[in-house]
Amino acid sequence: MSVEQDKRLAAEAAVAEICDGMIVGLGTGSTAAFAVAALARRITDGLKVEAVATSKATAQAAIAAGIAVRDFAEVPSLDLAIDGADEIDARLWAIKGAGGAMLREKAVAAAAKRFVVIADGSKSVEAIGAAKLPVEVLPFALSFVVARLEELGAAVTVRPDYWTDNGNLVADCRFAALADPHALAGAIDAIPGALGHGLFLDEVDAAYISAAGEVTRRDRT
Ligand SMILES: O=C(CO)[C@H](O)[C@H](O)COP(=O)(O)O
Repeated sequence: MSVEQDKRLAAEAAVAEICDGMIVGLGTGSTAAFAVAALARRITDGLKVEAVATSKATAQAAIAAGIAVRDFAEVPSLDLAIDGADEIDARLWAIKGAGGAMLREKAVAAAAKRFVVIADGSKSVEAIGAAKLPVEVLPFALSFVVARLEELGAAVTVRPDYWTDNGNLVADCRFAALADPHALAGAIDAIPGALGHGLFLDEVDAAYISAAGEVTRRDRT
């Protein structure tokens, strides 16, 4: 069983939660792409839903697959959102944003009554923190924000030649250890010009993780 097959199985398990009439948030990345494909198949079979996309790439893929995509600016709440992650642990704390969509992803996750992460087994970790933590940065404030992130203990790399769908930069942060992720999230949230980050600590309601072809569901307790 390949990693790609595990991504597909996790995505299909989450897409099975979708019911007629729902508005569904669609994540970004290679695992989320399997959810888009699985949802498109269910729509072909008669499911009636609308979607909101967390990136231009996902919107394009969803529309091409025949999914009705609404502008999130006009949608105050969603029934369910499904997205990938770079790391997820047993507490359902996750790091997201390797694909650079974490700001939109967090807004869509927050708007959803239920937020479900889908991942292959390689993303499942004992404790989050080994993955780089991406921070979306207002270009105007780049030097200031990078200096503040360094004060918080990060080794920072600004993604070269990369802009988010919102026209901003991404600072990838490596921390020696994430001793207190909630405190770190609060400290980054408090930096003017740091517009969003990939720490998802309270958002995830459940995760479907597929390893060697076996899908496990983790629920927030
Ligand atoms: O947060 C994300 C994009 O901003 C992705 O969901 C995350 O990077 C996982 O991507 P993939 O499924 O391709 O490994």
